[in-house]
Amino acid sequence: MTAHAMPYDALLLCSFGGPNGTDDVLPFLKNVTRGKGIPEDRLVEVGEHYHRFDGRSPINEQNLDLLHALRAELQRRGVDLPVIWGNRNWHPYTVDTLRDASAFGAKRILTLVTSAYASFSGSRQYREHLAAAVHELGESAPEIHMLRPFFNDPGFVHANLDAIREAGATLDGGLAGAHILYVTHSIPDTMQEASAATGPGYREQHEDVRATIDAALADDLGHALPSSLAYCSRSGDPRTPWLEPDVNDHIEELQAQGVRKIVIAPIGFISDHMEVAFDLDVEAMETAEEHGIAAARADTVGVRQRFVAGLIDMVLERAARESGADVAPATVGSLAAFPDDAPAGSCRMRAGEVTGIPVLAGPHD
Ligand SMILES: CC1=C(CCC(=O)O)c2cc3nc(cc4[nH]c(cc5[nH]c(cc1n2)c(C)c5CCC(=O)O)c(CCC(=O)O)c4C)C(CCC(=O)O)=C3C
Ligand SMILES: [Fe+2]
Repeated sequence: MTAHAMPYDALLLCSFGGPNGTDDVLPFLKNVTRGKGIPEDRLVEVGEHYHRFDGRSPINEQNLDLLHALRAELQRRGVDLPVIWGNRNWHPYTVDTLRDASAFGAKRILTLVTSAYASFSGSRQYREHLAAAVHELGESAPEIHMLRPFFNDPGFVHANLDAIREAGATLDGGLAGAHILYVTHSIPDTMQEASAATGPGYREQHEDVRATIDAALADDLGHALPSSLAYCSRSGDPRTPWLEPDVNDHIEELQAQGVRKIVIAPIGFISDHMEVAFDLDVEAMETAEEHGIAAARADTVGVRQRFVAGLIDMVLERAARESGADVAPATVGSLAAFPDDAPAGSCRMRAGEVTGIPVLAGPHD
């Protein structure tokens, strides 16, 4: 017998998008940075990161892999729910995907965005984007719901933990004596403050994941390993404060403290897209080498079975709640699950400033 994920007709995987070749790079970067005040020389620099890879971001293939893995997991469980894909900044654009879904009769769609942590960039901006798509489609637009941020989903955290264990095993002597360097995307301090307006902020969400993984590793080894959280990929005006320390500066500091072995754990990202492929695998690995530190980069969660299964658990759990069942969200760590619907007062870009741009109800920023 086939099961359904009532009341949903489809699951939309909604991501950032990335260029597929040289000619795409500039128009893609223009899409991303429209109205953001990012200096021209930063754009040229980031363009070069893409050109190093023939203008092709790995992100689109990674999203297709995830799309197929989500479909396979639903099929394995006998659940009939189409999975579709749309992006904010490059083809296939969300609005086109939603237009097609609507033409095929989809009335209510659950959206999974590919950012695990809640902030303006990872949550609110997707909600504005989805609201704009719904507005553009007018009468024919399906109703869109959003999944809560999944940073403290057991599948996501355990998949990161497994990846760190595996990376540790490649180091001489294993994890013993290593420092675990968790890394995520930096955001402006104002965005951090706004993320903390109605719940645990972006930094605190990462700190909770770090604490959960640290405790599991301490269990493995019989003693705790030192660890820290650092940030990569800052941009914007250099005078604007962003979350620190930068991963490269931090590696330098660790060397001064006598650290000789690290695992770089990119818990802020779900796949090896450009930030990971360039900012970590090229830059941070070079910094480590220059400072005589042995470094292993843990995999991003990608399509690990535990991660994909956790996402599908979340989808089915949400569908059950929407259908009136009393199902509690599953989490690990000390923070509660974020609410399915955004609490009042959370829709802010900067602390204390409401942008006035329409957003969909959903996980708060
Ligand atoms: C928190 C966060 C995530 C979430 C983590 C996640 O979802 O994984 C994320 C994801 C991504 N960011 C990406 C690319 C870019 N982000 C930029 C700019 C910015 N990101 C920011 C933050 C974040 N970004 C911020 C505060 C800015 C400044 C401008 C603004 O306020 O929005 C720029 C402009 C140039 C530059 O300034 O670097 C680019 C090209 C790609 C695609 C990579 C690929 O192509 O493989 C992905 C997945
Ligand atoms: Fe970004």
